[in-house]
Amino acid sequence: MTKQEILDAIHGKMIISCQAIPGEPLYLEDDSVMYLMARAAKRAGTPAIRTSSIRDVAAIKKETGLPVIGLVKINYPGYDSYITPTMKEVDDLVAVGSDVVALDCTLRKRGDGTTINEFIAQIRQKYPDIILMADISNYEEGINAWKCGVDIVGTTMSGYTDYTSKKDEPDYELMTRLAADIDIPVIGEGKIHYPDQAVKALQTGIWSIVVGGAITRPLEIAQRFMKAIDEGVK
Ligand SMILES: CC(=O)N[C@H](C=O)[C@@H](O)[C@H](O)[C@H](O)COP(=O)(O)O
Repeated sequence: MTKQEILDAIHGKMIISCQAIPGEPLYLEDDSVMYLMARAAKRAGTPAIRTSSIRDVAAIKKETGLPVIGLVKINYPGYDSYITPTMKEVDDLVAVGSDVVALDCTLRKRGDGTTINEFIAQIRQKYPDIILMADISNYEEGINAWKCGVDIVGTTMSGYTDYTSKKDEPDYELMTRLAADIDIPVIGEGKIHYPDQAVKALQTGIWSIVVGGAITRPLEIAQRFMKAIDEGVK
């Protein structure tokens, strides 16, 4: 699919994130079940899947035929960012055919001493035509990524940097401001736990949303029930 076809397909819709990393109940060392989550997501009507790891990008593309937003979560010494932090992960995602490459575009420390602006420029030089999604945590980072020439800005990291507020709900204000001020698609992502929040997020004027754990992380879903019951029965 072309960039425009992918953007048109996700417009006004919910992308479902299917992810499990080591330590999570659905993570298997030698195999992956995320393609089954993606099967369910496709049946529900999602136009695209977001996933982490090379093996899951490959398996989910094969299973669903849907466009995939791929990322690789990896921790390197000296890097605060862990979503596609270096060119190695970009190379691997391009090689496996990830339709969109998502990367951390916060302004935090990068272990190789480059700024995020330099890293984006290096990616653009090597792969002029790939579709880049910038995962940012605040307005300044969203504007910066847009000016650096990414294709999509996502609010993914809001609440996950030590300078953003840790509320357990979507960052509607960030979505509203970015949607108003930049002329590329903004994806609202992070802490959309309930259908009414998904609707409210889309009403901020953003292009699309990503919902992950509320659909594809059974431990998170079960804990939400447990907490509500504990608090309600007190
Ligand atoms: C902060 C971070 O590492 N976020 C990751 C990014 O891909 C995923 O773990 C999230 O599940 C995804 O952003 C969707 O968010 P939520 O699961 O809240 O719907």
